[in-house]
Amino acid sequence: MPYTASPLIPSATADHQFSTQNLPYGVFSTSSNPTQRIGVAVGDFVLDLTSCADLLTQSVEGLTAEDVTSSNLNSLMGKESKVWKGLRAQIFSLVTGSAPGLTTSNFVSLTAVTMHMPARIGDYTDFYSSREHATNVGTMFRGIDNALQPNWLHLPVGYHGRASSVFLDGSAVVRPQGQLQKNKEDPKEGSIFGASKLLDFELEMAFFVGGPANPPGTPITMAEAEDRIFGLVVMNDWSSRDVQKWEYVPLGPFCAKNWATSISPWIVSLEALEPYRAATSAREQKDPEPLDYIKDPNYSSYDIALEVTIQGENMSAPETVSKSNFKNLYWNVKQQLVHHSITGCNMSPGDLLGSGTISGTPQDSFGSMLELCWKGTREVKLGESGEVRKFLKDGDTVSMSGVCKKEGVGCVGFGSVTNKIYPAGTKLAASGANGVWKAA
Ligand SMILES: O=C(O)/C=C/C(=O)CC(=O)CC(=O)O
Ligand SMILES: [Ca+2]
Ligand SMILES: [Mg+2]
Repeated sequence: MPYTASPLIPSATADHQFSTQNLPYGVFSTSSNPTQRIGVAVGDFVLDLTSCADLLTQSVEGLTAEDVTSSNLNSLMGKESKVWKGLRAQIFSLVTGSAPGLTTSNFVSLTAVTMHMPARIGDYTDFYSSREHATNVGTMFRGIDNALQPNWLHLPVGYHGRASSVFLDGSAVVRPQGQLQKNKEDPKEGSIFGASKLLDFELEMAFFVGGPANPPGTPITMAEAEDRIFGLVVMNDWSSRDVQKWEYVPLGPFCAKNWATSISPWIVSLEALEPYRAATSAREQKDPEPLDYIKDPNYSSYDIALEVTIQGENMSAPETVSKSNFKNLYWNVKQQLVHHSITGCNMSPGDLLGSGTISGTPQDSFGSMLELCWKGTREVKLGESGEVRKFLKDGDTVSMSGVCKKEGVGCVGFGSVTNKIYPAGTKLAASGANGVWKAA
């Protein structure tokens, strides 16, 4: 099918990250109207769903005014997937002009919007689904012989994270302090208190759970999984490696990862990503075959190019430190969701499930500084800036972006998640309204 342009929004060309193939949801406000409301990005503009709520609810079965006029996406996320699909189809028709009713007054310029947290996140879980990342971290923490634990190829390993410290693109991030092992070589010497020195990013994506919650005791099946995934964002799972090293045995990450996780503001649906469905880098899961409940008969992922940049305070431009791809995950989003609920865990609309760090095989596709600097044994060059890093410095701005591009298909971009690191002890303003904290 040829690309369908928008007569109303000529900037929404096939190669714009917000082409008419994308239609991602976000929550925004403007200085002239500070009400937080739901929008859909189209080219250089945002379609204000509140401004056309009647048009939408009249034509989409099951859609209520609350779903499109709330200050977050939870109500819409909680609807059956056929309602989100109906809404996407109707927005596509309106934006591309095959259905009448919209004028340019329904849109605001992207440059005029302030983005807000897209949803109230009830629970946040983070997986560990890149075989390359798990092997690299395992080798560094436990040695090459114990790199991949015996369970890893049988289930998507994960841990329960902390929803209250999921922040948005643009938020300040303060270097954490905590307990650190006193002697690097000998844990028996105990700990000291201090600012984390081994501050790291983790290149991840995450998905928002959608659909009515399954009751406790009723797992989500593989056949149902795509109807319970509302859409994806790019995510940075900020990590303190020295805190992690001392605390993680035997229960896994705790304080090392409870202080900041940041996400990009636009949620991209699986329907937008469908033309980008691709084999995973692993191609198949044969050795071992997953148990039946977690076997995906359509085992695949999405071809999403991911990039991480760092800009130090004295640098004039950001420099790329990693290029990876969402295809690099061994366990896909369906398998993560199905496994999370197999015990009967009730998954609620607005829950956020992180993919785990997305590393590929080549060194320049590693998704964390821990791997890029191989626990401090090599320096990572920041382009031609003359600067090098092992772990992150105060004042560094870390940015992650994701984009899908293919000839003949509209581009699907995620925008980016960009955050600056402030020194330990920096006071942030009293309210991090909408997930964006600023230095006081
Ligand atoms: O103990 C380990 O092997 C490492 C655990 C993590 O770093 C947890 C994590 O955030 C996983 C990930 O992002 O892939
Ligand atoms: Ca992580
Ligand atoms: Mg985190």
